[in-house]
Amino acid sequence: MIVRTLAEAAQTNRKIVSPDGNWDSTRLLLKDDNMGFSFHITTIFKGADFQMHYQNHLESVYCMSGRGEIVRLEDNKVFPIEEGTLYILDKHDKHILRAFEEMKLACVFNPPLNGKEVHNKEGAYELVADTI
Ligand SMILES: CC(=O)NCC[C@H](N)C(=O)O
Repeated sequence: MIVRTLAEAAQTNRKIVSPDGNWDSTRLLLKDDNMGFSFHITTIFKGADFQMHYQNHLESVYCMSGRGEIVRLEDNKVFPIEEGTLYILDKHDKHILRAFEEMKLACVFNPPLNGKEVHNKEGAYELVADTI
């Protein structure tokens, strides 16, 4: 069994602050925990408006607080996000995420992240060889 707290993990290198200023994320569960997925608590800062495209990962995102929207770029459909909303990128959907208020999100990635990833220019994470 593994037990961790967000408060403790956020004091370690599990917390990543995105260089683009849009988000930070504490990766509570990572590839080297051998669970087959990773689990993160992510803050999207108020006013963030950015594109992502996880070509190499599937992601589910549950909104715990805050308010924003997601645009599915395949058809430009807009979905509001508020407390209680889950969005699931089951088709590696290219999307824009906007935060009208700071949003706290719980995110699951498959395959799991190794912990160091930040978005490339496509808004994706590379699949990298194990380094940790
Ligand atoms: C919702 C989303 O994907 N935000 C970007 C950060 C990501 N959740 C991460 O933890 O790396």
